[in-house]
Amino acid sequence: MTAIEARDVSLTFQTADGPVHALKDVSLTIDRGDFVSFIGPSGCGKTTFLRAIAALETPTAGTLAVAGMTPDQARRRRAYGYVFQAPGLYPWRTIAGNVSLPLEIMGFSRADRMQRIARVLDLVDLSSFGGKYPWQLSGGMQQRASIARALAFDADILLMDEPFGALDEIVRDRLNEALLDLWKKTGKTIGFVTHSIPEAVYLSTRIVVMSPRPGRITRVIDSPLPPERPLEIRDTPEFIALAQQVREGLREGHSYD
Ligand SMILES: Nc1ncnc2c1ncn2[C@@H]1O[C@H](COP(=O)(O)OP(=O)(O)OP(=O)(O)O)[C@@H](O)[C@H]1O
Repeated sequence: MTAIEARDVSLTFQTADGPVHALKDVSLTIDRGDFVSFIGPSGCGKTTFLRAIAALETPTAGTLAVAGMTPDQARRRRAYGYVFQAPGLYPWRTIAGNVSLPLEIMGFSRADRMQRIARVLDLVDLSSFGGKYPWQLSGGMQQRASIARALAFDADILLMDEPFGALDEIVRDRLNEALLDLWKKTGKTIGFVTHSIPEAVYLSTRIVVMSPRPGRITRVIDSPLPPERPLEIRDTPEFIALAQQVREGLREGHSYD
């Protein structure tokens, strides 16, 4: 079953300095349950592609289907959760209150909200922090809370734009493990933007390598790694070979510059 389908998607921004071809003829099929990472140098269109899937940008050409709908329909039906680079939690609401917000907007009953909040806070290991305010939590915990907020209404698709980019490596390792665990438990389809080769290789079932000017896909690499991935997998020959393939893909893209 297909979760996301992009066919010849192009997106050009008109700017004062002329057109910027953020995406050019991007075609990609993401199956349900896939964990797909987008990697590439700054400006290759990773964020633009994710935003187009989420109906936050409109392609200039081509078609996009999200859960069998147009991105706009998928947005209105809340077919995906979106996690931004910064946690973006409201400081005047508790963690539970922040997670509750989309549910309130969507009109869930109080009892249903309470149940969902408890479930997702448990999934991201923040059960005892629901009553705290964002500023009482570390950066990593805040990012976990923002993931809980995106999971609260239980969409099948989770779109994540470099959610761990601002965190130190130790915290990032822990969150990568937690995210992989969550993905296995929930079976969600995940689209994940990153700059980090090890992060992409560790997390993904497929790695999409992109390159800039114009933004396009240069390689799609299927991971041969098993779903069980202790952090030590990063020292195995299979992991290192896969990272090498991604690095080559990135280099290939650059040769067009
Ligand atoms: N709203 C906008 N208006 C004009 N140009 C834009 C806009 N958004 C993005 N761009 C341009 O489109 C190109 C792709 O940007 P995008 O943010 O998608 O890249 P990216 O791969 O996510 O980069 P990064 O890794 O730095 O976040 C860049 O050249 C960027 O300057």
